[in-house]
Amino acid sequence: MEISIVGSGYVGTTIAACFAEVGHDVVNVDIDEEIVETINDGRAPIHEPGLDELVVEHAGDRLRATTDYGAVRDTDATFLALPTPSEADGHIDLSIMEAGARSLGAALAEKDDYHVVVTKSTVVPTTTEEVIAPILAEESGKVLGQDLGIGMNPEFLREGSAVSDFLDPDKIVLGAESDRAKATLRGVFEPLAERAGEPPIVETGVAEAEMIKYANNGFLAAKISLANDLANICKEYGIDSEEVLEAIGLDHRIGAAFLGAGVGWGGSCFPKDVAAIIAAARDVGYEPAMLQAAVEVNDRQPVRLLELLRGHVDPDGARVAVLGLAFKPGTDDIRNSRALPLVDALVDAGADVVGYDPVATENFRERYPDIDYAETAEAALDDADAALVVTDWPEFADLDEAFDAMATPIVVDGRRIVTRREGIVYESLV
Ligand SMILES: NC(=O)c1ccc[n+]([C@@H]2O[C@H](COP(=O)([O-])OP(=O)(O)OC[C@H]3O[C@@H](n4cnc5c(N)ncnc54)[C@H](O)[C@@H]3O)[C@@H](O)[C@H]2O)c1
Ligand SMILES: O=c1ccn([C@@H]2O[C@H](COP(=O)(O)OP(=O)(O)O[C@H]3O[C@H](CO)[C@@H](O)[C@H](O)[C@H]3O)[C@@H](O)[C@H]2O)c(=O)[nH]1
Repeated sequence: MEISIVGSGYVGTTIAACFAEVGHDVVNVDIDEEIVETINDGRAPIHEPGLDELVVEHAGDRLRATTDYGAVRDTDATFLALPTPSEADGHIDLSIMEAGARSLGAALAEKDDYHVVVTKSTVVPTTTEEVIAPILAEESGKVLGQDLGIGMNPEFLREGSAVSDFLDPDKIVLGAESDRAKATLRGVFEPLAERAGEPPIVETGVAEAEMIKYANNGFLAAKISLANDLANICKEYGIDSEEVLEAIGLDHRIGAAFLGAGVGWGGSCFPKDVAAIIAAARDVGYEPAMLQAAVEVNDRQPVRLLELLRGHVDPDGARVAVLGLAFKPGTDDIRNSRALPLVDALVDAGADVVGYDPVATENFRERYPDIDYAETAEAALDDADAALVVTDWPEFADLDEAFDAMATPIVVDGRRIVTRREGIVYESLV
Protein backbone atom coordinates (compact mmCIF):
# COMPACT_ATOMS: atom_id res chain seq x y z
CA MET A 1 0.00 0.00 0.00
CA GLU A 2 0.94 3.67 -0.31
CA ILE A 3 1.25 5.27 3.14
CA SER A 4 2.11 8.79 4.28
CA ILE A 5 3.30 9.70 7.75
CA VAL A 6 3.08 13.30 8.96
CA GLY A 7 5.83 13.98 11.51
CA SER A 8 9.24 12.35 11.36
CA GLY A 9 10.37 12.16 14.96
CA TYR A 10 10.83 9.10 17.19
CA VAL A 11 7.51 7.60 16.18
CA GLY A 12 7.12 8.90 12.62
CA THR A 13 10.54 7.83 11.40
CA THR A 14 10.41 4.47 13.14
CA ILE A 15 7.02 3.49 11.78
CA ALA A 16 7.85 4.83 8.29
CA ALA A 17 11.03 2.73 8.07
CA CYS A 18 9.25 -0.32 9.51
CA PHE A 19 6.26 -0.01 7.15
CA ALA A 20 8.78 0.17 4.27
CA GLU A 21 10.49 -2.90 5.70
CA VAL A 22 7.25 -4.91 5.56
CA GLY A 23 6.69 -3.90 1.93
CA HIS A 24 4.70 -0.65 1.84
CA ASP A 25 5.67 2.47 -0.11
CA VAL A 26 6.06 5.20 2.48
CA VAL A 27 6.53 8.95 2.42
CA ASN A 28 7.39 10.98 5.52
CA VAL A 29 6.15 14.57 5.60
CA ASP A 30 7.91 16.92 8.03
CA ILE A 31 8.29 20.70 8.27
CA ASP A 32 11.95 20.28 9.26
CA GLU A 33 14.09 20.35 6.11
CA GLU A 34 17.13 18.94 7.88
CA ILE A 35 15.15 15.86 8.98
CA VAL A 36 13.80 15.40 5.46
CA GLU A 37 17.29 15.65 3.95
CA THR A 38 18.71 13.25 6.52
CA ILE A 39 16.15 10.57 5.66
CA ASN A 40 16.58 11.06 1.92
CA ASP A 41 20.36 10.75 2.43
CA GLY A 42 19.72 7.33 3.95
CA ARG A 43 20.30 8.22 7.59
CA ALA A 44 17.98 8.16 10.61
CA PRO A 45 17.33 11.60 12.16
CA ILE A 46 17.13 10.04 15.65
CA HIS A 47 19.22 7.51 17.56
CA GLU A 48 17.41 4.14 17.74
CA PRO A 49 19.02 0.68 17.49
CA GLY A 50 18.35 -0.86 14.07
CA LEU A 51 16.77 2.26 12.57
CA ASP A 52 19.79 3.42 10.54
CA GLU A 53 19.97 0.03 8.85
CA LEU A 54 16.32 0.20 7.80
CA VAL A 55 16.61 3.77 6.53
CA VAL A 56 19.78 2.91 4.57
CA GLU A 57 18.03 -0.06 3.00
CA HIS A 58 14.77 1.62 2.00
CA ALA A 59 15.55 5.33 1.48
CA GLY A 60 15.31 6.28 -2.18
CA ASP A 61 13.27 3.14 -2.82
CA ARG A 62 10.23 2.37 -0.64
CA LEU A 63 10.95 5.24 1.77
CA ARG A 64 11.25 8.93 1.03
CA ALA A 65 10.73 12.19 2.90
CA THR A 66 9.44 15.60 1.88
CA THR A 67 8.29 18.94 3.27
CA ASP A 68 5.46 18.96 0.70
CA TYR A 69 2.11 17.91 2.13
CA GLY A 70 0.94 17.37 -1.47
CA ALA A 71 2.73 13.99 -1.33
CA VAL A 72 -0.15 12.58 0.76
CA ARG A 73 -2.45 12.66 -2.27
CA ASP A 74 -0.62 9.72 -3.83
CA THR A 75 -1.20 7.58 -0.75
CA ASP A 76 -4.15 5.54 0.61
CA ALA A 77 -3.78 6.52 4.25
CA THR A 78 -1.99 9.16 6.32
CA PHE A 79 -0.77 8.65 9.89
CA LEU A 80 -0.43 11.75 12.08
CA ALA A 81 2.68 11.26 14.25
CA LEU A 82 2.98 14.79 15.60
CA PRO A 83 3.94 15.90 19.12
CA THR A 84 1.19 16.27 21.73
CA PRO A 85 2.99 18.12 24.54
CA SER A 86 1.60 19.33 27.87
CA GLU A 87 0.29 22.75 28.69
CA ALA A 88 1.52 24.27 31.96
CA ASP A 89 -1.49 22.85 33.87
CA GLY A 90 -1.05 19.33 32.45
CA HIS A 91 -3.74 19.53 29.77
CA ILE A 92 -2.80 18.20 26.36
CA ASP A 93 -1.63 20.88 23.93
CA LEU A 94 -3.23 20.08 20.57
CA SER A 95 -1.92 23.08 18.66
CA ILE A 96 0.62 21.08 16.61
CA MET A 97 -1.96 18.40 15.80
CA GLU A 98 -4.41 21.08 14.72
CA ALA A 99 -1.82 22.77 12.49
CA GLY A 100 -0.89 19.40 10.96
CA ALA A 101 -4.56 18.53 10.38
CA ARG A 102 -5.10 21.89 8.66
CA SER A 103 -2.15 21.36 6.28
CA LEU A 104 -3.22 17.78 5.63
CA GLY A 105 -6.85 18.76 5.00
CA ALA A 106 -5.78 21.48 2.57
CA ALA A 107 -3.64 18.97 0.66
CA LEU A 108 -6.50 16.45 0.55
CA ALA A 109 -8.83 19.08 -0.97
CA GLU A 110 -7.17 18.24 -4.29
CA LYS A 111 -7.63 14.48 -3.95
CA ASP A 112 -10.84 13.03 -5.36
CA ASP A 113 -10.58 9.49 -4.01
CA TYR A 114 -11.33 8.12 -0.57
CA HIS A 115 -8.57 8.77 1.99
CA VAL A 116 -8.09 7.53 5.53
CA VAL A 117 -6.44 9.68 8.22
CA VAL A 118 -5.16 7.84 11.29
CA THR A 119 -4.10 9.46 14.55
CA LYS A 120 -0.87 7.80 15.71
CA SER A 121 -0.07 10.48 18.28
CA THR A 122 -1.24 10.04 21.85
CA VAL A 123 -4.39 12.17 22.20
CA VAL A 124 -7.06 12.34 24.91
CA PRO A 125 -10.38 10.60 24.19
CA THR A 126 -12.61 12.17 21.53
CA THR A 127 -9.79 14.35 20.07
CA THR A 128 -9.69 12.52 16.73
CA GLU A 129 -13.44 12.68 16.14
CA GLU A 130 -14.16 16.04 17.75
CA VAL A 131 -11.05 18.09 16.95
CA ILE A 132 -9.07 16.48 14.10
CA ALA A 133 -11.90 15.18 11.89
CA PRO A 134 -13.82 18.51 11.73
CA ILE A 135 -10.60 20.36 10.73
CA LEU A 136 -9.89 17.78 8.03
CA ALA A 137 -13.45 17.94 6.71
CA GLU A 138 -13.48 21.73 6.69
CA GLU A 139 -10.09 22.15 4.98
CA SER A 140 -10.55 19.34 2.45
CA GLY A 141 -14.25 19.76 1.68
CA LYS A 142 -14.52 15.99 2.10
CA VAL A 143 -17.39 14.33 3.90
CA LEU A 144 -16.58 12.02 6.82
CA GLY A 145 -17.79 8.51 6.05
CA GLN A 146 -17.94 9.20 2.30
CA ASP A 147 -14.58 10.24 0.85
CA LEU A 148 -12.86 10.66 4.23
CA GLY A 149 -12.24 7.88 6.78
CA ILE A 150 -10.90 8.35 10.30
CA GLY A 151 -8.87 5.99 12.47
CA MET A 152 -6.81 5.89 15.66
CA ASN A 153 -3.89 3.51 16.09
CA PRO A 154 -2.05 4.07 19.39
CA GLU A 155 1.67 3.39 19.52
CA PHE A 156 3.31 1.42 22.33
CA LEU A 157 6.97 1.45 21.27
CA ARG A 158 9.62 2.42 23.81
CA GLU A 159 12.59 4.64 23.10
CA GLY A 160 15.75 2.58 22.87
CA SER A 161 13.90 -0.43 21.45
CA ALA A 162 11.52 1.37 19.08
CA VAL A 163 12.19 -0.74 15.98
CA SER A 164 11.91 -4.13 17.64
CA ASP A 165 8.88 -3.02 19.69
CA PHE A 166 7.10 -1.86 16.53
CA LEU A 167 7.98 -4.89 14.43
CA ASP A 168 7.15 -7.34 17.21
CA PRO A 169 4.24 -5.81 19.17
CA ASP A 170 2.26 -7.41 22.03
CA LYS A 171 -0.89 -6.14 20.36
CA ILE A 172 -2.12 -3.93 17.54
CA VAL A 173 -5.02 -1.60 18.33
CA LEU A 174 -7.10 -0.42 15.39
CA GLY A 175 -9.79 2.15 16.12
CA ALA A 176 -11.94 3.27 13.23
CA GLU A 177 -15.12 5.22 12.59
CA SER A 178 -16.40 2.90 9.85
CA ASP A 179 -15.89 -0.56 8.38
CA ARG A 180 -14.28 0.98 5.33
CA ALA A 181 -11.66 2.87 7.37
CA LYS A 182 -11.08 -0.29 9.43
CA ALA A 183 -10.49 -2.30 6.27
CA THR A 184 -7.79 0.16 5.18
CA LEU A 185 -6.14 -0.07 8.60
CA ARG A 186 -6.22 -3.86 8.44
CA GLY A 187 -4.52 -3.71 5.03
CA VAL A 188 -1.76 -1.51 6.45
CA PHE A 189 -1.06 -3.88 9.35
CA GLU A 190 -1.57 -7.22 7.61
CA PRO A 191 2.06 -7.71 6.46
CA LEU A 192 3.41 -6.56 9.82
CA ALA A 193 1.08 -8.86 11.77
CA GLU A 194 2.04 -11.82 9.58
CA ARG A 195 5.75 -11.15 10.09
CA ALA A 196 5.23 -10.73 13.86
CA GLY A 197 3.47 -14.10 14.20
CA GLU A 198 -0.08 -12.75 14.29
CA PRO A 199 -0.21 -10.81 17.59
CA PRO A 200 -3.70 -9.98 18.92
CA ILE A 201 -5.42 -7.29 16.86
CA VAL A 202 -7.88 -5.25 18.90
CA GLU A 203 -10.50 -3.72 16.62
CA THR A 204 -12.36 -1.01 18.41
CA GLY A 205 -13.82 2.50 18.25
CA VAL A 206 -11.75 5.63 17.82
CA ALA A 207 -12.22 6.99 21.36
CA GLU A 208 -11.61 3.52 22.84
CA ALA A 209 -8.29 3.33 20.94
CA GLU A 210 -7.35 6.78 22.29
CA MET A 211 -8.18 5.69 25.85
CA ILE A 212 -6.32 2.36 25.53
CA LYS A 213 -3.07 4.30 25.08
CA TYR A 214 -3.62 6.33 28.28
CA ALA A 215 -4.79 3.27 30.18
CA ASN A 216 -1.62 1.46 29.09
CA ASN A 217 0.75 4.25 30.11
CA GLY A 218 -1.23 5.14 33.24
CA PHE A 219 -1.17 1.54 34.40
CA LEU A 220 2.57 1.13 33.80
CA ALA A 221 3.43 4.43 35.50
CA ALA A 222 1.18 3.56 38.45
CA LYS A 223 2.72 0.08 38.65
CA ILE A 224 6.19 1.63 39.03
CA SER A 225 4.87 4.09 41.61
CA LEU A 226 3.22 1.30 43.59
CA ALA A 227 6.53 -0.61 43.49
CA ASN A 228 8.21 2.56 44.79
CA ASP A 229 5.62 3.02 47.55
CA LEU A 230 6.14 -0.59 48.68
CA ALA A 231 9.93 -0.27 48.37
CA ASN A 232 9.86 2.89 50.50
CA ILE A 233 8.06 0.95 53.25
CA CYS A 234 10.70 -1.79 52.95
CA LYS A 235 13.42 0.83 53.34
CA GLU A 236 11.90 2.12 56.60
CA TYR A 237 11.84 -1.44 58.00
CA GLY A 238 15.33 -2.28 56.71
CA ILE A 239 13.78 -4.96 54.48
CA ASP A 240 15.33 -5.83 51.10
CA SER A 241 12.80 -4.37 48.62
CA GLU A 242 14.35 -6.18 45.67
CA GLU A 243 13.60 -9.55 47.22
CA VAL A 244 10.05 -8.48 47.99
CA LEU A 245 9.35 -7.10 44.51
CA GLU A 246 10.94 -10.07 42.78
CA ALA A 247 8.76 -12.37 44.84
CA ILE A 248 5.51 -10.58 44.07
CA GLY A 249 6.47 -10.43 40.38
CA LEU A 250 6.36 -14.25 40.31
CA ASP A 251 2.59 -14.12 40.76
CA HIS A 252 1.33 -14.23 37.17
CA ARG A 253 -1.45 -11.83 38.12
CA ILE A 254 1.22 -9.22 38.99
CA GLY A 255 4.10 -9.98 36.58
CA ALA A 256 7.75 -9.00 36.96
CA ALA A 257 7.88 -6.17 34.41
CA PHE A 258 7.87 -2.54 35.51
CA LEU A 259 8.43 -3.34 39.19
CA GLY A 260 11.85 -1.64 39.04
CA ALA A 261 11.83 0.54 42.15
CA GLY A 262 14.04 3.62 42.36
CA VAL A 263 14.05 7.31 41.65
CA GLY A 264 10.95 7.02 39.46
CA TRP A 265 9.66 7.44 35.94
CA GLY A 266 10.53 10.16 33.46
CA GLY A 267 10.78 10.45 29.69
CA SER A 268 8.77 12.02 26.92
CA CYS A 269 5.60 10.01 27.56
CA PHE A 270 4.68 8.88 31.09
CA PRO A 271 4.81 12.33 32.78
CA LYS A 272 2.92 14.17 30.03
CA ASP A 273 0.43 11.39 29.35
CA VAL A 274 -0.44 10.82 33.00
CA ALA A 275 -0.84 14.59 33.45
CA ALA A 276 -3.02 14.82 30.33
CA ILE A 277 -5.42 12.03 31.30
CA ILE A 278 -5.70 13.39 34.86
CA ALA A 279 -6.58 16.85 33.46
CA ALA A 280 -9.00 15.33 30.93
CA ALA A 281 -10.68 13.20 33.63
CA ARG A 282 -11.19 16.28 35.82
CA ASP A 283 -12.71 18.12 32.84
CA VAL A 284 -15.38 15.43 32.60
CA GLY A 285 -16.01 15.49 36.34
CA TYR A 286 -13.93 12.57 37.64
CA GLU A 287 -11.09 12.80 40.16
CA PRO A 288 -8.55 10.05 39.25
CA ALA A 289 -7.18 9.37 42.74
CA MET A 290 -4.88 6.47 41.80
CA LEU A 291 -3.18 8.29 38.93
CA GLN A 292 -2.78 11.39 41.08
CA ALA A 293 -1.18 9.28 43.82
CA ALA A 294 1.16 7.75 41.20
CA VAL A 295 2.38 11.25 40.30
CA GLU A 296 2.82 12.23 43.96
CA VAL A 297 4.90 9.14 44.76
CA ASN A 298 6.96 9.77 41.63
CA ASP A 299 7.58 13.40 42.50
CA ARG A 300 8.73 12.46 46.01
CA GLN A 301 11.36 9.88 44.96
CA PRO A 302 14.04 12.46 43.95
CA VAL A 303 13.27 14.42 47.14
CA ARG A 304 13.83 11.24 49.19
CA LEU A 305 17.12 10.61 47.35
CA LEU A 306 18.37 14.08 48.30
CA GLU A 307 17.28 13.59 51.91
CA LEU A 308 19.43 10.45 52.01
CA LEU A 309 22.35 12.39 50.56
CA ARG A 310 21.92 15.12 53.18
CA GLY A 311 22.14 12.44 55.86
CA HIS A 312 25.76 11.91 54.79
CA VAL A 313 26.98 15.22 53.44
CA ASP A 314 25.91 18.88 53.35
CA PRO A 315 25.54 19.63 49.63
CA ASP A 316 26.54 23.27 50.14
CA GLY A 317 30.04 23.49 48.68
CA ALA A 318 30.29 19.71 48.20
CA ARG A 319 31.37 18.22 44.87
CA VAL A 320 28.55 15.85 43.90
CA ALA A 321 28.86 13.46 40.95
CA VAL A 322 25.53 12.76 39.21
CA LEU A 323 25.82 9.44 37.39
CA GLY A 324 23.22 9.16 34.62
CA LEU A 325 21.50 12.11 32.94
CA ALA A 326 19.25 10.32 30.40
CA PHE A 327 15.69 9.44 31.45
CA LYS A 328 16.56 5.76 31.10
CA PRO A 329 19.48 3.70 29.82
CA GLY A 330 19.88 3.20 26.06
CA THR A 331 18.85 6.71 25.03
CA ASP A 332 20.31 10.23 24.87
CA ASP A 333 16.86 11.67 25.64
CA ILE A 334 16.77 13.82 28.80
CA ARG A 335 13.10 14.84 28.58
CA ASN A 336 11.68 14.67 32.12
CA SER A 337 14.76 12.79 33.29
CA ARG A 338 14.89 12.39 37.06
CA ALA A 339 18.32 14.07 36.80
CA LEU A 340 16.57 17.40 36.09
CA PRO A 341 14.90 17.96 39.50
CA LEU A 342 17.95 16.49 41.22
CA VAL A 343 20.46 18.79 39.52
CA ASP A 344 18.16 21.78 40.09
CA ALA A 345 17.97 20.98 43.81
CA LEU A 346 21.71 20.35 44.11
CA VAL A 347 22.58 23.62 42.35
CA ASP A 348 20.08 25.48 44.58
CA ALA A 349 21.68 23.93 47.64
CA GLY A 350 25.10 25.25 46.58
CA ALA A 351 26.62 21.95 45.41
CA ASP A 352 29.40 21.79 42.85
CA VAL A 353 27.80 19.32 40.41
CA VAL A 354 29.67 17.13 37.94
CA GLY A 355 27.45 15.17 35.57
CA TYR A 356 28.24 12.04 33.60
CA ASP A 357 26.23 10.05 31.08
CA PRO A 358 27.48 7.68 28.36
CA VAL A 359 25.42 9.41 25.62
CA ALA A 360 23.19 12.19 27.01
CA THR A 361 25.82 14.71 28.13
CA GLU A 362 25.47 17.05 25.14
CA ASN A 363 21.70 17.25 25.49
CA PHE A 364 22.08 17.94 29.20
CA ARG A 365 24.78 20.55 28.63
CA GLU A 366 22.40 22.53 26.41
CA ARG A 367 20.04 22.81 29.35
CA TYR A 368 22.66 23.15 32.10
CA PRO A 369 25.70 24.82 30.52
CA ASP A 370 27.12 25.87 33.90
CA ILE A 371 27.67 22.57 35.71
CA ASP A 372 30.77 20.43 35.12
CA TYR A 373 30.71 17.34 32.93
CA ALA A 374 33.05 14.36 32.94
CA GLU A 375 34.04 12.14 30.02
CA THR A 376 33.84 8.98 32.10
CA ALA A 377 32.17 7.84 35.30
CA GLU A 378 35.64 7.41 36.80
CA ALA A 379 36.50 11.05 36.04
CA ALA A 380 33.20 12.22 37.57
CA LEU A 381 33.93 10.31 40.78
CA ASP A 382 37.50 11.58 41.03
CA ASP A 383 37.73 13.80 44.13
CA ALA A 384 33.90 13.95 44.51
CA ASP A 385 32.45 14.23 48.02
CA ALA A 386 29.42 12.12 47.06
CA ALA A 387 27.85 10.35 44.09
CA LEU A 388 24.17 10.14 43.18
CA VAL A 389 23.19 7.32 40.79
CA VAL A 390 20.18 8.44 38.74
CA THR A 391 20.03 6.25 35.61
CA ASP A 392 20.54 2.47 35.58
CA TRP A 393 23.19 2.33 32.85
CA PRO A 394 24.69 -1.18 33.07
CA GLU A 395 28.25 0.24 33.21
CA PHE A 396 27.53 1.67 36.69
CA ALA A 397 27.20 -1.89 37.97
CA ASP A 398 30.86 -2.48 37.02
CA LEU A 399 32.25 0.54 38.87
CA ASP A 400 34.51 -0.52 41.70
CA GLU A 401 37.99 0.98 42.26
CA ALA A 402 36.72 4.30 40.87
CA PHE A 403 34.96 4.87 44.20
CA ASP A 404 38.35 4.82 45.94
CA ALA A 405 39.32 8.01 44.06
CA MET A 406 36.47 9.94 45.70
CA ALA A 407 37.29 12.52 48.37
CA THR A 408 34.73 10.70 50.52
CA PRO A 409 33.27 7.48 49.04
CA ILE A 410 29.58 8.24 49.68
CA VAL A 411 27.30 6.59 47.10
CA VAL A 412 23.55 7.28 47.19
CA ASP A 413 22.01 4.94 44.65
CA GLY A 414 18.67 5.85 43.07
CA ARG A 415 18.53 2.74 40.88
CA ARG A 416 20.03 0.07 43.08
CA ILE A 417 22.67 -0.76 40.53
CA VAL A 418 26.01 -0.18 42.29
CA THR A 419 27.40 -3.22 44.08
CA ARG A 420 27.81 -2.43 47.75
CA ARG A 421 31.16 -3.34 49.24
CA GLU A 422 33.53 -2.59 52.11
CA GLY A 423 35.08 0.85 51.86
CA ILE A 424 32.07 2.58 50.31
CA VAL A 425 29.48 4.41 52.37
CA TYR A 426 26.58 3.00 50.37
CA GLU A 427 22.95 4.01 50.71
CA SER A 428 20.25 2.78 48.37
CA LEU A 429 17.02 4.74 47.87
CA VAL A 430 14.96 1.55 47.91
N1 LIG B 1 8.55 8.93 21.62
C1 LIG B 1 7.93 7.81 21.95
O1 LIG B 1 8.54 6.87 22.44
C2 LIG B 1 6.44 7.65 21.71
C3 LIG B 1 5.87 6.38 21.80
C4 LIG B 1 4.49 6.24 21.59
C5 LIG B 1 3.72 7.36 21.30
N2 LIG B 1 4.30 8.59 21.21
C6 LIG B 1 3.46 9.73 20.83
O2 LIG B 1 3.68 9.99 19.43
C7 LIG B 1 3.58 11.39 19.15
C8 LIG B 1 4.85 11.87 18.46
O3 LIG B 1 5.91 11.73 19.37
P1 LIG B 1 7.45 11.77 18.92
O4 LIG B 1 8.24 11.39 20.13
O5 LIG B 1 7.63 11.00 17.67
O6 LIG B 1 7.63 13.34 18.59
P2 LIG B 1 8.94 14.07 18.06
O7 LIG B 1 8.99 15.38 18.72
O8 LIG B 1 10.11 13.14 18.15
O9 LIG B 1 8.65 14.26 16.46
C9 LIG B 1 7.65 15.07 15.94
C10 LIG B 1 8.00 15.51 14.52
O10 LIG B 1 6.92 16.30 14.01
C11 LIG B 1 7.45 17.34 13.21
N3 LIG B 1 6.45 18.39 13.04
C12 LIG B 1 6.07 19.35 13.94
N4 LIG B 1 5.07 20.10 13.43
C13 LIG B 1 4.80 19.60 12.19
C14 LIG B 1 3.85 19.93 11.18
N5 LIG B 1 2.96 20.91 11.34
N6 LIG B 1 3.86 19.20 10.05
C15 LIG B 1 4.74 18.20 9.86
N7 LIG B 1 5.67 17.84 10.78
C16 LIG B 1 5.69 18.54 11.93
C17 LIG B 1 8.71 17.75 13.95
O11 LIG B 1 9.60 18.43 13.06
C18 LIG B 1 9.25 16.39 14.42
O12 LIG B 1 10.13 15.83 13.46
C19 LIG B 1 3.26 12.04 20.50
O13 LIG B 1 1.86 12.15 20.64
C20 LIG B 1 3.79 11.04 21.51
O14 LIG B 1 3.11 11.14 22.75
C21 LIG B 1 5.64 8.77 21.39
O1 LIG C 1 10.52 -0.91 36.21
C1 LIG C 1 10.69 0.23 35.76
C2 LIG C 1 10.55 0.54 34.38
C3 LIG C 1 10.73 1.84 33.95
N1 LIG C 1 11.07 2.82 34.84
C4 LIG C 1 11.22 4.21 34.38
O2 LIG C 1 10.06 4.56 33.62
C5 LIG C 1 10.39 5.50 32.60
C6 LIG C 1 9.84 5.05 31.26
O3 LIG C 1 10.53 3.90 30.81
P1 LIG C 1 10.06 3.05 29.52
O4 LIG C 1 8.64 2.74 29.64
O5 LIG C 1 11.01 1.94 29.35
O6 LIG C 1 10.37 4.10 28.35
P2 LIG C 1 9.50 4.97 27.33
O7 LIG C 1 10.29 5.02 26.07
O8 LIG C 1 9.13 6.24 27.99
O9 LIG C 1 8.16 4.11 26.98
C7 LIG C 1 6.89 4.35 27.61
O10 LIG C 1 6.22 5.43 26.97
C8 LIG C 1 6.01 5.23 25.54
C9 LIG C 1 5.37 6.50 24.99
O11 LIG C 1 4.01 6.57 25.26
C10 LIG C 1 5.12 4.00 25.35
O12 LIG C 1 4.88 3.82 23.95
C11 LIG C 1 5.79 2.78 25.96
O13 LIG C 1 4.93 1.65 25.83
C12 LIG C 1 6.06 3.06 27.44
O14 LIG C 1 6.77 1.96 28.03
C13 LIG C 1 11.92 5.63 32.64
O15 LIG C 1 12.26 6.82 33.35
C14 LIG C 1 12.38 4.41 33.42
O16 LIG C 1 13.58 4.63 34.12
C15 LIG C 1 11.22 2.53 36.20
O17 LIG C 1 11.50 3.41 37.01
N2 LIG C 1 11.03 1.23 36.61
